[in-house]
Amino acid sequence: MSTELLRIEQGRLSFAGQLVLEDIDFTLHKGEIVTLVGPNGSGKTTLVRVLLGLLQLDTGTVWRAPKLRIGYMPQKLAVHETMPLSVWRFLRLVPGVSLVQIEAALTEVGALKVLNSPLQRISGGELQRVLLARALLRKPQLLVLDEPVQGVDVNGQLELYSLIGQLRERYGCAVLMVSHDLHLVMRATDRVLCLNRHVCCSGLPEQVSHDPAFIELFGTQAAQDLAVYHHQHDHAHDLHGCVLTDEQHNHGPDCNHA
Ligand SMILES: Nc1ncnc2c1ncn2[C@@H]1O[C@H](COP(=O)(O)OP(=O)(O)OP(=O)(O)O)[C@@H](O)[C@H]1O
Repeated sequence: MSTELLRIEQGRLSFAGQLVLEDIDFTLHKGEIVTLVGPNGSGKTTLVRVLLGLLQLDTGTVWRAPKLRIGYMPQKLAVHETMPLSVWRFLRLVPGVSLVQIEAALTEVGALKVLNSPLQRISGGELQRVLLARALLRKPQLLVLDEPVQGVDVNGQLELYSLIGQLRERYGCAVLMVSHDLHLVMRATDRVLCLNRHVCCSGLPEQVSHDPAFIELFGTQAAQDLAVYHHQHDHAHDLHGCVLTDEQHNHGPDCNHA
């Protein structure tokens, strides 16, 4: 049985004649955590929106596993200041959810106390947790998180990344996230995809940290941050970061070795 959830091949996209994505090849597998990194404007959010089917490629193909359930946590949420919307009313907008499920999801992300608060009045960190709860209410096979810890203080960031790892273990879902926090996020990721319009490099955090393309983009300090963390696995990866089910190494689209 295939473990593939998402695949993009030879993805290319322009906005008003400006090339934003080119030659994008990437496959996401069940249960893995992949982090997209890259400078501002390098196409990370655009790639996420393409993978979610919210934007169409100019050329290339996107494939999603049939009936794939995706929980998406966007980078921004635009709610008008004057709109009377409590957290629980906001979460009730997810089709078919009950109050009990909403309470359970908020408990899971540590934000039950804001259940009845106005959405516009909760703190940045609380809002991130509420958005994560909303993504979980979809019972996702894939969580897509666009800068999940923005506006969250450092302790809160550590907690959120750790929570994301726990959610993967508990639900067996894959996680695709965009992040600028190389220092923190690398503890929580299996594979890094470094994007700058095209895929500059990809692989395990340790491998990417030594890649000249990564060092050129982010500098040596970022490379050290990335290399610092070694997380524990109960499984092995191949050179692309894919989980190995046997001793065989299978060449993939990101392969740049013999
Ligand atoms: N709908 C759009 N119309 C025109 N240009 C767009 C549109 N969406 C994104 N862009 C441009 O595409 C480029 C990539 O944007 P994108 O938001 O994907 O970058 P990003 O890597 O997510 O950046 P950041 O790290 O700052 O969030 C940018 O130059 C942006 O201005």
